[in-house]
Amino acid sequence: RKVRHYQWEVGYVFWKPDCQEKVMIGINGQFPGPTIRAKAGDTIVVELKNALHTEGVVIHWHGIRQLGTPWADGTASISQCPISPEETFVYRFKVDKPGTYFYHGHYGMQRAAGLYGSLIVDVADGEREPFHYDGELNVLLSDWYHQDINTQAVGLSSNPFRWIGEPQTLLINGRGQHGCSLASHVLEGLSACEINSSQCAPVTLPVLPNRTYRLRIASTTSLASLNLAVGSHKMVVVEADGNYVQPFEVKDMDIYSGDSYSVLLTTDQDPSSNYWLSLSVRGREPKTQPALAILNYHPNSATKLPTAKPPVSPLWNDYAHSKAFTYRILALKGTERPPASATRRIALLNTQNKLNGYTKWSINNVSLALPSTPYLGSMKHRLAGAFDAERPPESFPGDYDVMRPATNPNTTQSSGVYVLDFNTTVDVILQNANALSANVSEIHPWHLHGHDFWVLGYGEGRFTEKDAKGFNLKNPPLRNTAVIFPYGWTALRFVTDNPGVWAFHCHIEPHLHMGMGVIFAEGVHLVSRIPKEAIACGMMGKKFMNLP
Ligand SMILES: O=C1O[C@H]([C@@H](O)CO)C(O)=C1O
Repeated sequence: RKVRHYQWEVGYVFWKPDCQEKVMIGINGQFPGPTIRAKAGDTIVVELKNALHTEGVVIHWHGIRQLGTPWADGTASISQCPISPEETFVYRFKVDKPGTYFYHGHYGMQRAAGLYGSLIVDVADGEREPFHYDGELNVLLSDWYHQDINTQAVGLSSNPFRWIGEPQTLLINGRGQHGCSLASHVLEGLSACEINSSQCAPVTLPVLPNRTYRLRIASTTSLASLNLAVGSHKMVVVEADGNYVQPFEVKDMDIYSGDSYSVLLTTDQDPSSNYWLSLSVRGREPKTQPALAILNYHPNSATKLPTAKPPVSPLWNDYAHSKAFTYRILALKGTERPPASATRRIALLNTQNKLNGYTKWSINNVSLALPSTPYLGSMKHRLAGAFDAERPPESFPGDYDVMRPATNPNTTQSSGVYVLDFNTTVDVILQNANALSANVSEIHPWHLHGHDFWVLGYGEGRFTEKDAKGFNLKNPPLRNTAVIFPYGWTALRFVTDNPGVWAFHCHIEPHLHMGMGVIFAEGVHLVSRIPKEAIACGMMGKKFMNLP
């Protein structure tokens, strides 16, 4: 059991992720940030210095439950105060469970500026993974906009609303190519890429023939849902969000923002050739070129381009294909099962709305507005008035028609919190609906902090009591991110066993910015010794100033 120390400086850097130079947020001068690699049971210590000149920063360790360290979850306004420029905050937390994770900014839209990297936890010494592999390849996925995040954020919070549109480029390990294709020799109508910067050089994944590789895949996209395929190769899915799943074979797979997976790929194809790894957009009309990387069979040159066309991805709106993949994700035998029943069920209706002319997303007609005083501090110290006292609604009107735009699109805004009794079982029904325009319902990947949840089921249309009878209590997968399909519902169960205040939100960056999230608080009175520097701002800052 080691303590692993990192000293990081977060700052703006000039970078060319897709060959066009822009300003991005980097760590220690690099993008993506450094990979954290540890063993289960280790303690990670990141001394984070904020070198952004005029804005705060925090980093969230996505998929790490922060058992006993809720102040290290890295969520501005929720678990801590933003770290001021020139200040250093020390994140210290345990990585208790092996798996594929990542980290990213969780203040404003900083993730979309490039503030992210991989976090990989190996099994503890003496332990073994429940599958075999000879080597590993890391595949961190993201999307990239040429417009800077401040302009994006201002557009989203303006009236008239300015939507960010589709990303310019998909990135693999922080690299992509814009306005050209690596496969122009086999695809018509696309110009060849002239790569003049190593920062946008094609990603090559070196492999030996007749071996099995573990691809560690994670998506930190701002908006895009993705489909990944490797030409001529099949993949066996073995891990999702740091939990083992019953292995199943696929030709291609969907990856939503906030998801992570491990897949096993066997290099059993003709070794005289290299192969494409292809990444394309789904769930939204694709206006972004697929990203390509090269699976490089030894001893071929890494620059030898595959002679085959890149694998063709399913149609962007082939939801049957997406659902078929998602429904196959089930827990590996021996995974902890959920409690047989829940003591509370919260039904959360996701709608797109208007608030005084501004475009928002709401949950049970409440659009999330974060307070200036982090909840963790104000709730622990019972500070009245730091956020809206009224509890958000437990459910939504029984006659709400999820298939049509709301008859009244007007919404409300609140910083209200769902307070959950400690050590109880809670069910959450995520209910999707029609957005503001007719015949539009979008995909939303929901991510829970501080927990894994069991995904008990998915369904079409409005959730009814009958649907609860069909919940999968036998082998539901444990995850921290779950998707709701257009016009559908998704049912989750978790146990409130981790004292803290936890965000639960759509992982699409602009949607969270527009209010698509809720706050769960559980056992906050049991949280002890919150480091002062985590919560000494807003009303808590004033309270500390008055202390003797
Ligand atoms: O939140 C969103 O806003 C736009 C559109 O609904 C309005 O322009 C879009 O596609 C979203 O996902």
